Amino acid sequence: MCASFADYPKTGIVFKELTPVFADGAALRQMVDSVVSAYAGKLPRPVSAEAYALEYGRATLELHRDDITSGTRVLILDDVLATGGTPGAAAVLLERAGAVVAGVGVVLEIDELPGRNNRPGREVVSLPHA
Ligand SMILES: O=P(O)(O)OC[C@H]1O[C@H](OP(=O)(O)OP(=O)(O)O)[C@H](O)[C@@H]1O
Ligand SMILES: Nc1ncnc2[nH]cnc12
Repeated sequence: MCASFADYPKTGIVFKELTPVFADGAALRQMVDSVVSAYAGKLPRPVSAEAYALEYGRATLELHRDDITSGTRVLILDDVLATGGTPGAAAVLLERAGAVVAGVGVVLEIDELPGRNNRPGREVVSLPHA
């Protein structure tokens, strides 16, 4: 899906460029797809569910049982990483469905909470820390 430019910026380099994917809604959707619902009871087809603890209570994530093709590599993205309960539950659901969780990416990581350590061995990438 990405564009390739031979010999850019130097001879012998094949430069891979993703901006055409970002400009094409259908192509972007194939790469970035939101399949896990945070709102229990909202998905219409049979689901797999995982309850988890948040800093301020409990919640449940749901995933359509047939949304994941076994072996699909998935990157879990969220806005905030706090206790790690949300990406942990997402990972449980995805792995139960046969996905391979490549890692977790968040915009903001709250350093005084143990989210990063919640699932040892999983790569976590964050932008700013608070
Ligand atoms: O690392 P954790 O302890 O799981 O916390 C992080 C989650 O908490 C917030 O969502 P929340 O469930 O409060 O609801 P929201 O999606 O409506 O923001 C936030 O958007 C993350 O998804
Ligand atoms: N302190 C916090 N701020 C934002 N989102 C959160 N999710 C869980 N704890 C949070």
